[in-house]
Amino acid sequence: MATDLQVAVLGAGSWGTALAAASARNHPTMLWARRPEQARRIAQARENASYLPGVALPEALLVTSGLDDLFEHLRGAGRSLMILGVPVAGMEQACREVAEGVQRHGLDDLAVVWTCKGLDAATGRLPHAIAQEAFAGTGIMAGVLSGPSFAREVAQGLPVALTVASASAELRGRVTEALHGAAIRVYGSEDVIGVEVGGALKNVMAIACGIGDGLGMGANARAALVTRGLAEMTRLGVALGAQADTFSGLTGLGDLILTATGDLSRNRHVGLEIGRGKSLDDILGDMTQVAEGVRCAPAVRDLARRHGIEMPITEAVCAVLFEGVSPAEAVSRLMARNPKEETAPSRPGA
Ligand SMILES: NC(=O)C1=CN([C@@H]2O[C@H](COP(=O)(O)OP(=O)(O)OC[C@H]3O[C@@H](n4cnc5c(N)ncnc54)[C@H](O)[C@@H]3O)[C@@H](O)[C@H]2O)C=CC1
Ligand SMILES: O=C(CO)COP(=O)(O)O
Repeated sequence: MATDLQVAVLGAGSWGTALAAASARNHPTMLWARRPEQARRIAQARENASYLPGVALPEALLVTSGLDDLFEHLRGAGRSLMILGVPVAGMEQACREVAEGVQRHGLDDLAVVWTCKGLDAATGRLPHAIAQEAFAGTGIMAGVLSGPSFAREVAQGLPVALTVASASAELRGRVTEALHGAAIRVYGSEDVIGVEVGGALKNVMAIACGIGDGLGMGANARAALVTRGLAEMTRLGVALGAQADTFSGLTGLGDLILTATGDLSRNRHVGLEIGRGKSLDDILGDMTQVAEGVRCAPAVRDLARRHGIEMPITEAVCAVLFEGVSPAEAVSRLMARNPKEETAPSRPGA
């Protein structure tokens, strides 16, 4: 392999594994799984049977459960890239482990990109704020990778377009070099906040669309939820410092369309089952993979309230998931809202 870029992927769930497989086709790549048994099984079978059953992983992909192996893999590389494949709940711990590993192994030029789509459930912080705190003083370059991308399709080599956002052009270049190729297009952006808000909120909107479809509300209702959902995403994003244009791109509208309408979506699945009358506990109990929108919805609602931003669809999703409001009642409440101009500002006094 004629490359001086070496790649490490922390987290062997469906997305971490899919990205590791894509990177391993062009660059020396090591995937870290938390459980030794899981790492052994992936390495032997060349398949991640728990998360991506039936998808063959490249022979060149290295697999470990030793965090130090991951840093040793990167040490001595001309340029190095770490991809975090953990959900937002694991972001703080992962960033701390990376910061400690960088110091322990004397890495001085690491780029780290996270892929989680959500907000910290307790504080409402976006992932970049979690990373900023953990990476302070380490010299690590940081950024986010997002966009409409079901892991299974990417792992199968089907075409996809992603966006990497970072203030660091060097990081954007490394991520592009690691993944851009025959089946993956990588676009760059400097709007970290916009990309993160889009990724987090599209999951909440996908739950809403799933609920609507589960209730049999029809295609008109789905289109209305996608469009008004995008308006909510954009309003909150702009209030937090994002560029409005980002929300009509891959990480906004693109990912919203995919997740709200694609049957591979875990968030849409949660909504569908709720709409069909199943309880949230039963739905989550049957799932082995994360549906980020569930924990994210109340954090988004609280953040929006703090900023005085109206987010009726998010409020409705929270009411159905956590306040015992029936899906039908939540729809009635949404429909009973006062008429307004489509592009009217939704912040008191704005
Ligand atoms: N699966 C997909 O199609 C895509 C997922 N994403 C995002 O990537 C992130 C990861 O998602 P998936 O790989 O799909 O999830 P997953 O449920 O398939 O796997 C999550 C992985 O993280 C580990 N993990 C779970 N909780 C953790 C915690 N608290 N601390 C540390 N590690 C933990 C699990 O052991 C597992 O290896 C999510 O934020 C998701 O929204 C982004 C794009 C596509
Ligand atoms: O983020 C995703 C697609 O871009 C995956 O969506 P789900 O988490 O709903 O499966």
